[in-house]
Amino acid sequence: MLEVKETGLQSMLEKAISEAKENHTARMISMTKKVNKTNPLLFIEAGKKLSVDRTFWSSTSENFSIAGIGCAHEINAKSNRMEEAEEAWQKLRDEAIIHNPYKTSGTGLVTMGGMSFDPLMQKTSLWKNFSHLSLTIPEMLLTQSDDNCYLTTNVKVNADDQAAELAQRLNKMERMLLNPSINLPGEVGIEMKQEIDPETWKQTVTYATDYIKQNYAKKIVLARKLFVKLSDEAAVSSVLKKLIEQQPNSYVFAFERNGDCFLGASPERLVKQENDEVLSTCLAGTAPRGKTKEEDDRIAHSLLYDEKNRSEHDFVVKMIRQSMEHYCRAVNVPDKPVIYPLKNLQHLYTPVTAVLNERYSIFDIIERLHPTPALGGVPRDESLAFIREHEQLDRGWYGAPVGWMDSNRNGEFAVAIRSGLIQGDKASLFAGCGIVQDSNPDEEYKETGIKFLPMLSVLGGGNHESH
Ligand SMILES: C=C(O[C@@H]1C=C(C(=O)O)C=C[C@H]1O)C(=O)O
Ligand SMILES: [Mg+2]
Repeated sequence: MLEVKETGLQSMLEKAISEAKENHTARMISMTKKVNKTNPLLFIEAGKKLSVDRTFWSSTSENFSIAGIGCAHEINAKSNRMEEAEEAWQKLRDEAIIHNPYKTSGTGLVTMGGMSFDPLMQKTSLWKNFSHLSLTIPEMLLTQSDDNCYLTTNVKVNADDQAAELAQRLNKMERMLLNPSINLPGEVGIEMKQEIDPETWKQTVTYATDYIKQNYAKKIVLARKLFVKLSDEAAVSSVLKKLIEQQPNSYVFAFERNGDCFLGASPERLVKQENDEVLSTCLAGTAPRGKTKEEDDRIAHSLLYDEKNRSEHDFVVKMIRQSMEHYCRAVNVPDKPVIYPLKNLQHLYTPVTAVLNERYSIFDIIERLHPTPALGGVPRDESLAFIREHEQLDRGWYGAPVGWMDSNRNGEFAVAIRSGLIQGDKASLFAGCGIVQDSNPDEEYKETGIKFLPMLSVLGGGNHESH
């Protein structure tokens, strides 16, 4: 990568155009500057006028967010998707001309995106706009980290581009996106909800427990879908605002593809990288929140000592530990979980810290970890085969890694749960649960019901149970 000191957009464009002419190839330029504090959701809303794809990521516990508008470049990969994506990202990074005087994570050349849960599953029309792996480099990127905001402009320059024209277009876009005189649109409501027939779904849970009792697998995660008809088109910016307000300790994300938007608030970190330090999270085992402090404590205490939930959790811990040891040193995993409280439910949680060995990357870790037994099962291949055969669902990007990375070895990916695909005035919400030997179909059905609540409540149906 070529780090440059110049700050003028037009002069950087001129330089890139003349290089593109010399080498007969397009050049990516990336330029970052500090801007006044700006509300990232207004930035997202302002981007709607441009009718381009928007992307959003926020870590609500860290006061950190990245909002992206448009696409300067897209990395798409199919069969060997992580390897292909890493190669494409490295090439792009190596050849880019970058001006970023800041060391802040998530500024500069950043790519954001996700992938499907299972690349071997045939896509249905529901997910037609989402490829098996898609990482984009947004054209305009607003990074907000504590009290600072940074704007990065990314643009791929061709030999026949005109620097002055391009600079004018980008400056105009920047002014429009940073214009604070717009409001977030109002709320929508839920008109109708429809789920996969509960009895059929519970029957699948019984198949899974039978399969486990016969020793073909130890844990299988089964999901279900709730279809929701909204009273109006949902505004992505307003839905994100509510998710941020209502779901602390979560990653709030949104990825638009051709008008469809996959968004959610996931509590589950897959991996975070800061230089060579990596973090992962084991999150599995679920109980509702109590209505009073006493009831809440009592539920938390029984969750911590509940054998069935502990076994769901321990499969995840064991697998993540082994996977991290493959690429990292100093892997540290506490020997017992703690409670991770969320608005609508609480989980068993074990954090994992490690140091990444030199020659590996966040791509290697994602590839090895996904799907963990929090979303797939144990053993991985047997549980995935069961899911493919029996789950009446196209998971699409649900349950898969979504996140971002920058060109300085920083990045974070979450497991896309507590999420839904919004298509105009329709939404498909997804929720799953870990089935182990002593799972009870009615209880698992209820557990998935609570997992719909974070999304239901931001779409205007939060006070009702999901049936
Ligand atoms: C599959 C989901 O969540 C996963 C399953 C859990 C469980 O069964 O206890 C808990 C957290 C996640 O690992 C989901 O929310 O859709
Ligand atoms: Mg569970």
